[in-house]
Amino acid sequence: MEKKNKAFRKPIKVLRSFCQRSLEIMVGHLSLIAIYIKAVGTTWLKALAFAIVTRKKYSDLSSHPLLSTMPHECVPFLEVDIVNKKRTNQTAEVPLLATHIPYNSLPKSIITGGCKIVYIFRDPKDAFVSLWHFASKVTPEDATHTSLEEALELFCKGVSYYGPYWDHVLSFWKAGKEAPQRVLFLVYEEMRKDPLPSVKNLADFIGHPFSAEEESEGVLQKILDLCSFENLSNLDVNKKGKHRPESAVAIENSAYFRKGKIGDWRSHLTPEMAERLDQITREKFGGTDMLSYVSDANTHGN
Ligand SMILES: Nc1ncnc2c1ncn2[C@@H]1O[C@H](COP(=O)(O)OS(=O)(=O)O)[C@@H](OP(=O)(O)O)[C@H]1O
Repeated sequence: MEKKNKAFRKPIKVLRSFCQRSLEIMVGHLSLIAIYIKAVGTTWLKALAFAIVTRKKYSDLSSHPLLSTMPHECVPFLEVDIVNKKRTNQTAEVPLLATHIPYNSLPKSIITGGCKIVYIFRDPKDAFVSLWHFASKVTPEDATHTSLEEALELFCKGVSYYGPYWDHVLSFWKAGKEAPQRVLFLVYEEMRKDPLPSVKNLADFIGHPFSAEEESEGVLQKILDLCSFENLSNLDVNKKGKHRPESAVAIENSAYFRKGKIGDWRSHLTPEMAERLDQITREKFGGTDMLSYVSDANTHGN
């Protein structure tokens, strides 16, 4: 028996190293869009990255896939779509994947294999409010709905699928500071105010820079318009369609497009609730440049 095991060991070792090598070759040309669970601008970032890398193929914007396919169908999630083997050939044509996994738990090959990582961050108050609306919308009618107060309690305690929001953000922020050539850190609020510089930066970072000719022909601006909240949220596919329609947890596409507004938390959170979130933000993000993007976090408290 022992002899037999030994005979098998060598081919298994060769196979394992072959798989590891193939994965590394694959991740070398991949860009990974990394996000917390929800509510930070993933749908927008997926649309932009997809439109950037496929712009030569879909130069005729009148028949662009984003007009008839919701962005989450264009860029699969590693731990949902790829693990379920629904889109294994996606990476050859569109070298983009998305993930919710925190930086320190990413597969080693992603960290060491030359994969570019793009992270998007949003003010925790708006992220929380957006997340709560999304969760309320996708909770079945007959299930118990979580109140805003209960949800805040859980969010502040870090009780969520991929861990506390602040720690998730910090893991990628630190990685970006250590290796800016590998991790790009985007800010939803900055992009909402003026998307052009961030989107140009995104295209450079993922290896699909806009040429001067493309810029003068307005290609970048056309992509911004195509992926804008106003355009995407008004498309039939995003008003009436469903995401993963074949699955038991099919979600209305409209749930991914609510207001897209900076500071909408002011209409939902009491000053005490906002201060509770800001206090954690100050504790966790103190000494980082992220604090400057969080409205009021610097002005409340001490
Ligand atoms: N194109 C575009 N531009 C700007 N903002 C957009 C866009 N698409 C979606 N949104 C807003 O992003 C919020 C949803 O975040 P996510 O896309 O990360 O959610 S999800 O993970 O896909 O569920 C959610 O924010 P709130 O409106 O504040 O809830 C969406 O409205």
